[in-house]
Amino acid sequence: MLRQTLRPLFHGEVSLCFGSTSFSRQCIRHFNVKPAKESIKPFSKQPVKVSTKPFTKQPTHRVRHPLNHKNDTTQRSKNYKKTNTTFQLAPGNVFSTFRKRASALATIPHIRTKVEQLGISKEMLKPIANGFYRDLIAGKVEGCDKDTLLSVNGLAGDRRIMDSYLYTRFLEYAEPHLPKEITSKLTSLKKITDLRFPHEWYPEARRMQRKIHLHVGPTNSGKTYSALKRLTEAKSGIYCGPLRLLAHEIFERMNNNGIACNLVTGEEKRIISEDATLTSSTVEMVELNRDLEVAVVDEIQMMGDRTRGWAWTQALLGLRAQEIHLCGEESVVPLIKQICEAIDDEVTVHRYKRLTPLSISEKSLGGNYENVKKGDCVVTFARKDIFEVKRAIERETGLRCAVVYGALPPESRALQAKAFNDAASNFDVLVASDAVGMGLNLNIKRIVFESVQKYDGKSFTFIHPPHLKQIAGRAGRFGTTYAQGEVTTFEQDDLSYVFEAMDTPTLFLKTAGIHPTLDIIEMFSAQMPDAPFSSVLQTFEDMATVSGKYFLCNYGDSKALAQSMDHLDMSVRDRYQFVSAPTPLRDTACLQAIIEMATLYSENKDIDLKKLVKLPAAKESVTKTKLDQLESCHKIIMIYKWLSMRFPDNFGTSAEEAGELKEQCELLIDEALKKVHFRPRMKRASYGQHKKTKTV
Ligand SMILES: Nc1ncnc2c1ncn2[C@@H]1O[C@H](COP(=O)(O)OP(=O)(O)OP(=O)(O)O)[C@@H](O)[C@H]1O
Repeated sequence: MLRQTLRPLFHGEVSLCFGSTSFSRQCIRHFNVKPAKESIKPFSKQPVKVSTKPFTKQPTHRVRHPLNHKNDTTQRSKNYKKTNTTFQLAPGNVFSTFRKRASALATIPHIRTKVEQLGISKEMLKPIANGFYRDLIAGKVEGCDKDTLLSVNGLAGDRRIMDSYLYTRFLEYAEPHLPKEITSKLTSLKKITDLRFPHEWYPEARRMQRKIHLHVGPTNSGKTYSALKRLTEAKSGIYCGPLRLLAHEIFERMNNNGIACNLVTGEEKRIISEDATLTSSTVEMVELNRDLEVAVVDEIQMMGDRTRGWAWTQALLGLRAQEIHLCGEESVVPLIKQICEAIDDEVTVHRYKRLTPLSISEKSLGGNYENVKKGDCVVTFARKDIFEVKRAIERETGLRCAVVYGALPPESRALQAKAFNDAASNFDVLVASDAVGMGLNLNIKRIVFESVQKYDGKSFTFIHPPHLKQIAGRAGRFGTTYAQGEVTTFEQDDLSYVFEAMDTPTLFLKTAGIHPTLDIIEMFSAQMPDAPFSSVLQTFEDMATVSGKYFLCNYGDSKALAQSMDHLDMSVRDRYQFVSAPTPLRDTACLQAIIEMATLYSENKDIDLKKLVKLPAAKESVTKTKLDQLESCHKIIMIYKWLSMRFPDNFGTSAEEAGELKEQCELLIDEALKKVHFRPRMKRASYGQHKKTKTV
């Protein structure tokens, strides 16, 4: 039963393939968990006034998207058995909603706009849309019969996905009814958006007979170690990692071992020597125009990532290396084999076993922070909870906590990790978000899941088993203080989920992400000269055809960013760079900063980092708001550095000055983390009180 309820959450892969009937069955997988009542957690042992009323729905998480201004209010549930229901329409409703959307097709504003941008006028649209609806009801439109619609993943949950699917089917239907100039335009757009053969984008790599070594195994099994060992022996080579932090680590490790290694990340280039044998880079910056002896691509399973997957696929298909060592999870083996078979590259799979034992404890912390011990890493998935948990642990146990979370700059994360690892420091416990799962070597004895749910931007969903395994695997890392690791949960209720997830068989990745190249986007855009760039990206997504092994990475944030820059005067090439900059759109300060940078650039003015970033002065007591500001400042500095690598003429602040400001900001963040004065958001009752209230 439990396995059955969890099954929908276990699929990691996403496919977005519109525009071709044969691929119409593959769409975005879209899973939600229904909002449920909030649980009250034991942050305090002191008496807290508890209402005797039954629980009422209370928003715990309100996210305001800076661009679409949609509020999303969702709650977290502690009881996954009750709430692990996917948000889907009943089959009958899917079909009737779909029919309703089809009947109103000619009046849906965003569809009308898109159609007009292709040259189909309102007058032309109406009769064709009417015919489309009539034939759809009669079951004559390909891909729109009831059985097909019900089998398309994602159509049951999201109206935008339905519209997108409908729009693509409509264009196919409309073609014979359109004037010749529009059909020939559609034909050329379709040609450009035909992404079915991404391996053909790299002819130089195809001319080589490459050997692919696939190193797979659980975390802490030594797979990266083996691949890197081979890299150190190579006369020329590259390391491609998922994080700036990892690229830096390999860069330093190689140079410390006397092997000249350059560093290339999106934000910086450190050329130790033009003759350096090795390069350490982030995977998006992979070098594809040089012949190499060895390439190492880390965390290859990220080729299934919805937004960044394309970078791993590009590295796999495009690297001109005699030997490519891919490190990752067992889940990628069949897909890599299929892709490599198609391009005639030889694959050897090397399997690894965990180097140290890892056990799941039968006992949780019983909802009591007093049971936290030195060497524990308490994992909570919401950043807002991190400081609450830290405070509760410090108060209940007297132990000191370091913190690691995604919004912290990698440099600050590394400093916190260092403090936690250092036996001489007075940090005993680590409180972390899932950012702890990758890139840090930590002396963790036990992983404690404070929660097993994560907010995904829409609702709270249960952590996917592979993700949970990766985090759990951080305990008892080989070569650290603790020779064996342990995993448990804060609440007893969550423990069974951990057992289930750790026991989940490998879920194989079915598709790898791809992205069109900038040249393809430029060509496509030239066909739609009057359309704003955000619409160009949307139409591209709507029309793209990919083959069964691939999916089109999602342009979500880029489209939103493009929309806020549509009014600026810039070439497509420049625009594409601006919308590709790593900008966290939820951070309003970052969003404002990049729009300001783009505006100044479009006016051909100089862009001065010191005018964009004003670091707050260090103070005795630091509020969480101040910490947020510092984190935003750091992100803006990184966006600036990223753009200045691409537009050195307009981004006048030198790399050294930007680097100094970045370091100052990191120091302030480090200080702030020590002093942060945190006021709890709301009173929480103890676990016992929570249970008592439930029975009233
Ligand atoms: N043969 C070895 N000799 C010495 N140290 C090793 C050996 N194999 C692995 N290690 C060390 O063990 C730790 C884990 O190895 P590694 O990072 O290669 O594991 P992994 O399987 O890639 O894990 P993850 O996916 O978690 O990064 C590293 O600190 C690594 O240096």
